[in-house]
Amino acid sequence: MSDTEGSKMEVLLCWAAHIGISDDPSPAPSSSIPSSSCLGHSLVVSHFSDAGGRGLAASRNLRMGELILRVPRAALLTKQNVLHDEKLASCMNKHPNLSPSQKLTICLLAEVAKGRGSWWYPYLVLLPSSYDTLPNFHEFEIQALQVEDAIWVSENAIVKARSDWKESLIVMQEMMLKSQLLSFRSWLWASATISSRTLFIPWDDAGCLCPVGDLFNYAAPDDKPCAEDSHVEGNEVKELTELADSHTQRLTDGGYEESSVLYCFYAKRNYKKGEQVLLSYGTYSNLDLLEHYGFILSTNPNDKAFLQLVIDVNISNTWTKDLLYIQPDGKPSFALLCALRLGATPMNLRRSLGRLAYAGLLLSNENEALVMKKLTKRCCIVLEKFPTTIKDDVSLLSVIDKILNFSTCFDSLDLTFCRKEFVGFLQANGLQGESLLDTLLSAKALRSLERWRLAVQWRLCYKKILSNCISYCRKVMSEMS
Ligand SMILES: C[S@@+](CC[C@H](N)C(=O)[O-])C[C@H]1O[C@@H](n2cnc3c(N)ncnc32)[C@H](O)[C@@H]1O
Repeated sequence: MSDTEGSKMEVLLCWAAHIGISDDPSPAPSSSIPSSSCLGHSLVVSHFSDAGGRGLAASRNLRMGELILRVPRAALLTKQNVLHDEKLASCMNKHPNLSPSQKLTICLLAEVAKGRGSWWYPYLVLLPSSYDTLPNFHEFEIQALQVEDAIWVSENAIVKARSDWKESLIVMQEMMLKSQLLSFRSWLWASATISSRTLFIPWDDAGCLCPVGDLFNYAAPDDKPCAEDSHVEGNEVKELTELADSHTQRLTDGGYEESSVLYCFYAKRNYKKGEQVLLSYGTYSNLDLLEHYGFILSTNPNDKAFLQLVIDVNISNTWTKDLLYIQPDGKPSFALLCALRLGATPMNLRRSLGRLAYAGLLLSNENEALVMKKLTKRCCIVLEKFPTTIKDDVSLLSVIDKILNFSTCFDSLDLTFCRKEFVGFLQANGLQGESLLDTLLSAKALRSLERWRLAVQWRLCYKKILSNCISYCRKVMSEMS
């Protein structure tokens, strides 16, 4: 964190303490004089270069189920709280047809427009200045995703952002926001803030922005929280189990609690002092994470690879498309396996074998072999059609990392395997030739490089799933022979 960001953070934490945000697990404040920071009892702001950058670390050993942060309802930046401003409310109320997230995006821009006059000013100045969510991707970065479905999702995200902005302009003009805040660029920033930082609240589908609570970085939800945590010993296991039971196995690690009018956050597992405390925002594939949050997880148990397969529509229509995918370990999803098994069954036997197939059972060794061969063939064809291989993508990521970390002289980079794509990057960023890389890249080009990196990282995960699927199918076939 730079010195300026550090001092802004001190101001935010002090402001937060004064308005009742606290990481003190005891219910009553320990003193009537508000502390100079809302953190320090359970959490501390820290930096995690490999998992989200700025985030929250445990300031002591934390136990699963412990209350670690509470934020009063009044501190939340919600549409309702912003529209206490009657002038803003009267403009907004004239346009009831806008979606909840359009309304919250407008509210955020209206607060930003107030500058120091905004009650949330200490919070607003610490919001990221740019985002890498899909609507912020440019054409070159979108094409770098290589997978048709992902390119389609990205293009749609941009079209949607633009139409949301156009529909919202009239309200923002009536609110007389500065012209800079009326631009599509500002809209993209504000809507990415909403998409990547809001938390669920029961009274508004758009959710809320939660000062300090939105500093938690993400971990994919895990079915088995921490019964087997290695640093738990002896009686602690029993105590922790009781504690977990008392919190009735929360499905989320944070939520708004009407009884106390507080947004409360709980430790999802045990944390050692200094460890990053993470929050499960939800169950997301890497494409979802990229679209809404601007990052991906290299190991994501909820990732999915969708593959275009020819399956009789009468069979595939039994399931919605989003159920027909390959899991990160290469196994087809339950629905995809059922559909493929039935698809490989002669028409006259489908009715009689249907029950077995829908129960997820193997129909016959011959049938299973047909399914595995079909899947393997399709994965091989798709992998071969990509302009780059898994190995190329791994090397490209390492080249991009070297450039991002300025840890190498560009002349020494071996670009033979990705020259065409590299030239595409230079052209997309108005750079004339590779020699230009010898000078420092502009901030704009560096941001494009970050997004290109994300696209390559995403397609690599996709290809690895297909490659795992080939290995899975071969294993099944060899076990049957
Ligand atoms: C709610 S904010 C979390 C705090 C954020 N790091 C900050 O500096 O304000 C969510 C954003 O943090 C980043 N992030 C969260 N979890 C991450 C993770 N596991 N890996 C990489 N980036 C992550 C993403 O940019 C995401 O959009």
